[in-house]
Amino acid sequence: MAGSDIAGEPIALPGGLAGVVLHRGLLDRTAQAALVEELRQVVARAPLFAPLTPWGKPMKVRMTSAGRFGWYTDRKGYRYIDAHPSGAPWPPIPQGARAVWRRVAPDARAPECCLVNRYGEAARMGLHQDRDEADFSQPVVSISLGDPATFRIGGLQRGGPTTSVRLESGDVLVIGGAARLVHHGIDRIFFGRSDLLTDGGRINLTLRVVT
Ligand SMILES: O=C(O)CCC(=O)C(=O)O
Ligand SMILES: [Fe+2]
Repeated sequence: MAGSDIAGEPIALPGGLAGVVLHRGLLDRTAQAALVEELRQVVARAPLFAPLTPWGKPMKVRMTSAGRFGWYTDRKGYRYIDAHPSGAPWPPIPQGARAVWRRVAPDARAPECCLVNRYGEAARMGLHQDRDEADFSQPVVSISLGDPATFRIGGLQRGGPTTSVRLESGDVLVIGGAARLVHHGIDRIFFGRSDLLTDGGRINLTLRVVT
C-alpha cells in the first residue's frame, strides 16, 4: 500500500471510532482559487439547484455535481442520477479535486461523484449519514472553500454524543474506515469571514465512490 504522503490529524470521536482525519490547510490560497475557477465551469454546465428532501422540503443548501454520477434528492428519496435534472451530462470532476483525493486517499478507487454544496448565510445541513454508495470500504473526502463552518460529527447510531470541528477554507476532511458511516452535518456558517468567494458563503465538495 502506498499510503498517504501527508499525515493529517485524527479526530477523536465519541465511542473511539477511528477514520475521520482532518488535513488542515491542505490547499493554499492559490490552489483554492484555482479550484473555485474550475467550479465556475462546473456550475456553468450544471447549474446549482435546491433539491427537495423526501419529506418535500427544499434543502437550505444549493447543490450540483460533477463526475459519472450526481447525488440527488426529491420525494422519491436520496439517490445518484446519471445526468443533471436539466438532462445535461454532469461535467468532469475538477482536476484540483481529483488531486486532493489522490493525496489523501491514494489507496482508494477513483472518485465517481463530486457533490458541490453551496452554503449561503443561513444554510446548514442536518445530521445524516452518507450511505447511498455501494462500497463503504471507500472513503468520502470533503474539501472546504470560503467561509468557515462548524462541522458536527456523531456516531454510527442517531442520537448519541457528538463532537464538532471548525472547517476553514482549504481544509480537507477524510471520512473513512470504521467511521465511514458516522452521522455528520453543518451547524452554521461564519458568513463573511473569507474573501475567497465573490458572493461570500461556503462551498463544500464531497468526493465519493458510488458503485
Ligand atoms: O458541507 C459539509 O462539510 C458536509 C457536506 C455533507 O455532509 C454532504 O454533502 O453529504
Ligand atoms: Fe454528508
